Amino acid sequence: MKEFQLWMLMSLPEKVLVEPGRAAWHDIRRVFGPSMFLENGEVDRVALGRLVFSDEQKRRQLNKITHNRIQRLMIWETLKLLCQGHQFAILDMPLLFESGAAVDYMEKIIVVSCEEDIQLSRLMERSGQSEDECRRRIDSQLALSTKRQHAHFVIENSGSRLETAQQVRRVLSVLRTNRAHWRLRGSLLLLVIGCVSLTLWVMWQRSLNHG
Ligand SMILES: CC(C)(COP(=O)(O)OP(=O)(O)OC[C@H]1O[C@@H](n2cnc3c(N)ncnc32)[C@H](O)[C@@H]1O)[C@@H](O)C(=O)NCCC(=O)NCCS
Ligand SMILES: Nc1ncnc2c1ncn2[C@@H]1O[C@H](COP(=O)(O)OP(=O)(O)OP(=O)(O)O)[C@@H](O)[C@H]1O
Repeated sequence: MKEFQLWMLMSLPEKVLVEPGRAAWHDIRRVFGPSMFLENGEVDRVALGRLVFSDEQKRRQLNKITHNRIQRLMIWETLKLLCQGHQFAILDMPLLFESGAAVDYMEKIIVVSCEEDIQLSRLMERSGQSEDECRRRIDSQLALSTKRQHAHFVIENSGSRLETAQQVRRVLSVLRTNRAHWRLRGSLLLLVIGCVSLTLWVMWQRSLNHG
């Protein structure tokens, strides 16, 4: 779905975070050991995935290392998009509900959903992993039926890609009528004016004292 790439910039942060040399990379190496790394220094996602989706304690440790960093990076990336003049950004956050804190800051929540057996078979096909492993990964997240209840929009993706694309287009056309970004821009402007005024006031006071 190349035509939607502009709005889907945000699925990248987690991959960026675990790049060799990053703070999260060092923490993962310290906590999980060198056996979770490939020869080229990258995180072995298959091995780490196997480990964390079969051991809840380990998954919590990984979440502790990554989640706050992912959220900080997403806030930063979103602000950058706002400054570049974009009306909205769509953040790809599979664990939005599970990690909790970010939910209240979302203007709208879109859940892409499909029937459970389709979800399982697509995951098995994509990952090449066994049914058991895929079930464990799915079970480590909230059920789609629960997520759907908390969504402003549900995109039903059990059918063809074309049908999904049509729904995405409909959601985008509704989002384009949303004016919430002006509120955010207004708050940012006030913040900048406040900072500049404070700096000028401090400089003025200093010059009076020195004079
Ligand atoms: C566990 C890792 C190594 C697995 O890598 P892999 O390439 O196999 O999967 P990928 O990153 O593409 O994620 C695929 C899906 O797995 C599920 N998933 C990933 N991490 C988690 C997690 N910590 N808890 C529950 N489900 C998860 C999500 O549905 C996600 O969309 C990787 O996902 C990772 O580093 N996760 C920690 C960061 C994180 O929590 N990411 C989730 C996005 S906020
Ligand atoms: N409508 C569709 N028809 C056929 N295959 C699809 C459809 N939608 C998704 N898929 C396939 O299902 C797999 C999972 O899709 P995708 O990676 O987009 O989902 P996701 O929710 O982002 O997954 P995850 O959160 O696990 O990364 C991919 O292999 C993708 O090609």
